[in-house]
Amino acid sequence: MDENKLDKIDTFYDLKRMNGEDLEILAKNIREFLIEKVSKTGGHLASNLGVVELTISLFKVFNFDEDKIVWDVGHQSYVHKILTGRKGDFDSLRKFNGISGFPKCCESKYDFFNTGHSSTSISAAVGMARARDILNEKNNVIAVIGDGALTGGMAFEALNDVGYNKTKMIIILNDNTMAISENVGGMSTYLSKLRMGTGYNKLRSEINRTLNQSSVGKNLASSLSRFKHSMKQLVVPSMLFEDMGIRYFGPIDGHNIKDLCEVLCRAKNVDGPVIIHTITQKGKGYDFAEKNPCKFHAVAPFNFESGEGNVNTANTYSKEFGKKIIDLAEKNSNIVAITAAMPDGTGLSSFSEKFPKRFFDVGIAEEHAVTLAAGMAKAGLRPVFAVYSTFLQRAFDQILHDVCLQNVPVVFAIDRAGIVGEDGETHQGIFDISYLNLMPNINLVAPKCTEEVGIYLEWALKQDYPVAIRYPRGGDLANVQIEPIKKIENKSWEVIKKGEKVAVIATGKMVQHAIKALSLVNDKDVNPEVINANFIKPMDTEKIDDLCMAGYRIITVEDNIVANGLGHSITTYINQKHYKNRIINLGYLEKIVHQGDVNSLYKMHGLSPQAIADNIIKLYHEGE
Ligand SMILES: Cc1ncc(C[n+]2csc(CCOP(=O)(O)OP(=O)(O)O)c2C)c(N)n1
Ligand SMILES: CC(=O)[C@@H](O)[C@H](O)COP(=O)(O)O
Ligand SMILES: [Mg+2]
Repeated sequence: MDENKLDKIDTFYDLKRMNGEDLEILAKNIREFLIEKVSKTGGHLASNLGVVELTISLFKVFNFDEDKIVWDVGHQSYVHKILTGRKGDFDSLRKFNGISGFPKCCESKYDFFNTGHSSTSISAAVGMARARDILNEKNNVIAVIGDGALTGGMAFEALNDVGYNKTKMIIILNDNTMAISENVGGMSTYLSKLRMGTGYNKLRSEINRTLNQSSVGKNLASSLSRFKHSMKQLVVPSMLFEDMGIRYFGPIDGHNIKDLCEVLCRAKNVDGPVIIHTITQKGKGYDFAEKNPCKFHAVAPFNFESGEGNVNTANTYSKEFGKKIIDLAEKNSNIVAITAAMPDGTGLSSFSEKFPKRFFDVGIAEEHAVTLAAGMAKAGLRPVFAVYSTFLQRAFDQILHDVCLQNVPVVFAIDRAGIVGEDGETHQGIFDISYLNLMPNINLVAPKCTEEVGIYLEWALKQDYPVAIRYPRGGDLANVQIEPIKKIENKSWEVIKKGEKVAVIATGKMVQHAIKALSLVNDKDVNPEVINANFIKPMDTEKIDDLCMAGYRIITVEDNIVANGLGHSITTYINQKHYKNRIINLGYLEKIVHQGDVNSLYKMHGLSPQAIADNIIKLYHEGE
């Protein structure tokens, strides 16, 4: 028995030759490797610890030189990465130019489909299965989806299609009763009833084993198996998946490699869609993560022995939002809060404890959350939907069709607006200004510092039209003197510092970058004006007129793509009014901003204080 099995594994080919106890040792080694590496880099630990045996079994049974697998969300694909030749790259996990925390086709031929946003795996896998059938190929296609991701509407749309059309594919439902927090919803309740059906499965195996010992018994067993379905219907409350046309296998212990391999082999031979319901434990094998899977869902680097990370006492935009919404809800009983499976990340956990009846976690269902909010607002409530910028993209049509066109006063608290860093391109919140700019009626505002979140929230909840408040991940820049706005009187932009010749118009946290840029140009004989575009929509066109007529050269700064962003709106306005002022738009020119730490990304994309300072100096002296 070799205790260092993982050292001998470079790809899954080595695993194919292993059996029984060796595979258990491999699982143990992979867990130790994951805990050690993620404690240094940070990342999605708990979900990966939960799928170690499942991933090993998949590689044992299938041949991924031909077969294809899609990992839903993809945050649990680390074991897959280890077994497909990327073990040596784990020191670079989620770093710039390093391996991604999600499947990436550009990284390995074994990553068949990029994921990051939830509930896409079944649709993508059905697509691959249909392509296989039309192209007369023979490979297996597998989607691995968590119980949390199964709450997303797209997953149901795909199940509806695959069951009806009888497409041959395997869906593995990895049920650990958790999304990031405790999983919610009717489907989650249904899955727990299925889990209780384990007793039924055990009973059935016992009966079969006993009866198969004699020939009379064998006949009885075969008759019994014909009644299997009806018997199961009696014991297990209902067979939703089977009734939809999808064969259901389970529940299976997702940490038992032997059972998993057996069921995967059976599923391989079914000529139609199969769902294998595996029960796993999130955080398995690392005591701290087992006890607190939510904390270890996505972690910053931590101490491997104590399970503790650096305690971050700094205020964040999310914390500030969480505090302020409670204050406001205490005064106004019509205020309700909605989250799509992100109560902790958005800062709503305390609200949920304080106002359980006014808090709605709808699961990973951003589209539903938006229309739900619209319905609530129409019927007299003041809903606030707190959501990450990147996930709100899901609900483009609901924002337009159900909220903006009808001018319904829903408040969107858009967290993680701007780059988020290590999660990379699927999670950067750099599109919301651009897509909300298109929409009628909605106002879009951005606090320039954490302290201002509450001021805009309070203001938003007084308006009779939709308002979106966008703010970034984390907190304020260190060592930047910033004076929070006192009150929002009208929608005019805030002049942070009067100056001449060059005006920097920044929005949100970029105002802090602009202020820092001032300290970098202090001794350069320049005196720029700095303006806070707190209202991205509507813009303060009077201020733009004043600046243009006074001959200012303008630099716009936003943590968003340039296309259809704040800078583009200002440029369009200037062109329409036939002003001839010089203008530079700073923002993301490429629409893919890769993973990395945020400060390096700001530098790389020209949004660091230094980059703003360089542009100020350039424009100041232009034409001299
Ligand atoms: C559209 C969308 N909304 C929200 C998220 C954030 N998110 C990432 S993982 C996750 C929970 C997923 O739970 P589950 O599928 O059960 O996987 P587990 O972590 O339990 O393995 C959520 C809400 C996301 N990735 N995509
Ligand atoms: C996989 C996923 O979508 C989430 O786990 C996300 O990575 C969380 O991001 P935060 O760490 O910013 O809350
Ligand atoms: Mg789960």
